[in-house]
Amino acid sequence: MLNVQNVYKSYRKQGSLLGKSQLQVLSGVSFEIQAGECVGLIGESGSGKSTLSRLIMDLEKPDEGSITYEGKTIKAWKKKNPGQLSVVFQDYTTSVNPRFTLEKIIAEPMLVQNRDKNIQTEVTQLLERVGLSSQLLNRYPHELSGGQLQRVCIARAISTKPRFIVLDEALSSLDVSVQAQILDLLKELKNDLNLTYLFVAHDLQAVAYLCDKVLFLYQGRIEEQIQVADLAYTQNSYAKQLLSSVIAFEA
Ligand SMILES: Nc1ncnc2c1ncn2[C@@H]1O[C@H](COP(=O)(O)OP(=O)(O)OP(=O)(O)O)[C@@H](O)[C@H]1O
Repeated sequence: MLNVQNVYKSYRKQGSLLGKSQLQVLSGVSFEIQAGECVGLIGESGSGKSTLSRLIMDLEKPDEGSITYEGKTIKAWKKKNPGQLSVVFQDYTTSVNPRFTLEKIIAEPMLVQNRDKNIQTEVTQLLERVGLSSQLLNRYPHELSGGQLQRVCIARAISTKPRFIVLDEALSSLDVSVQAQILDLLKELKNDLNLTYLFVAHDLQAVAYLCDKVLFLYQGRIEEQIQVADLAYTQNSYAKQLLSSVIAFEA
């Protein structure tokens, strides 16, 4: 479904004279995600994860290389498949309008798609789908817990009936117990709605729980791509280091 081929991205270094000094963030990144697959993208802070997800969402352009969905450029694919690419961000508080009720937050993408039939019924069903009561429809974001608000963001992300969702550190700001609940919700939605996920995360345990495959991004390069089932056999030192820290923590 998604094909990332030899992608390079750099930014101008802050304070550099005339923009001549570049920070190379991504260097020859290539991978594929098949329809229905869940792929985890893991890497330390500054390794380029958010940059890569912005490129995949078409929020920025690569310097070199190509990103295609089903063989089409992102722009052409989105035009042909409106609403089918969605994103859930880490920062659920700033990704919703604080002056909108939940009903309006969830309805907004559907209104953009000109779906005006029974929107209230659809919003109620979406709220229930993510495990929230329809009694919350008229609440405002500040009247919800972090976990509830991230569920609202997930409801909004699935409201346009997407096929591909980028989960950009979607669990990172939540308490561990709430993270587990949201992981279960994401797993359930993936199976029920036949979704494809790119799950950007710091947490190898969460990736191992949700994903089929893991990409290890290290200093802008994919160091290793491995099936979750084969994680224990990885030869890659960065992957081994992450794995041993999880095992040490569990022991
Ligand atoms: N718009 C930008 N302009 C200049 N530098 C940038 C820009 N966006 C990102 N960078 C730099 O690119 C590098 C990679 O950043 P990125 O946010 O992609 O990393 P990340 O792996 O997502 O990190 P984190 O896990 O902390 O969110 C960092 O050094 C960052 O400072």
